[in-house]
Amino acid sequence: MGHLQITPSILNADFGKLADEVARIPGADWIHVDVMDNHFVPNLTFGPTMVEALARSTETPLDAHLMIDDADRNAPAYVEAGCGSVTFHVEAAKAPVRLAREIRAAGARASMALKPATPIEPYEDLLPELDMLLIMTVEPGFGGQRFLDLCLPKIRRARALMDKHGIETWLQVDGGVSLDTIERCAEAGADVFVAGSAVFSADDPDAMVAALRAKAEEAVRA
Ligand SMILES: O=C(CO)[C@@H](O)[C@H](O)COP(=O)(O)O
Ligand SMILES: [Fe+2]
Repeated sequence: MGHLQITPSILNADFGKLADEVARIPGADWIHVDVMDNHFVPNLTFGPTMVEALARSTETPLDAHLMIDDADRNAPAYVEAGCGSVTFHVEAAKAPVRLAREIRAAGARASMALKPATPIEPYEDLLPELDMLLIMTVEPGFGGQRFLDLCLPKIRRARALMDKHGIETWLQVDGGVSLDTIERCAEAGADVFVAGSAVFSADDPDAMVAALRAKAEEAVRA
């Protein structure tokens, strides 16, 4: 496993001053941008034009999490918009291998997400095509939801499959990650942690990023 990374989600930040919000978390490894289309999930956020403006406003790379239908057609626009990593949902992709290759060829890290009820096993052979696998630990759509412990065995199984294939694919968790839950995720084998409300509801968001990182590192060392 590489070093542990913290990628705060701006879903719970103030959308009226996103550039300022992102400037409050210089310790973040990535900025996680949740793109929602009101079809794949019952919530609507922003599209490539806004993501492109955000990418121009910060030195921190953007980690796009696309919760949108027809990922095959829509995902490449987020590489164009300047995202360093683009995650599509396997439930929304018709040809995930072709799409992952397209994202990589366009110059971004390719990542695939699984909803809580989507198993990892059918996708074992796809793992070498991916730079990162995202295992959702809430139903996608909203920030501030309760962490689903039932996803932990899937994180363990995914890590075991990556070890079996000897690949360096990052394993991201997203949803309900906080000081109370991050250790469980790290112990199970996650190495990239999305945290939205935990970071942006903190008085000092950058201190929370550091605290989350310390907890995860402690769990891995133990
Ligand atoms: O993708 C999503 C929700 O669909 C996440 O990125 C959330 O925005 C994370 O927020 P918290 O659960 O950490 O509050
Ligand atoms: Fe997300």
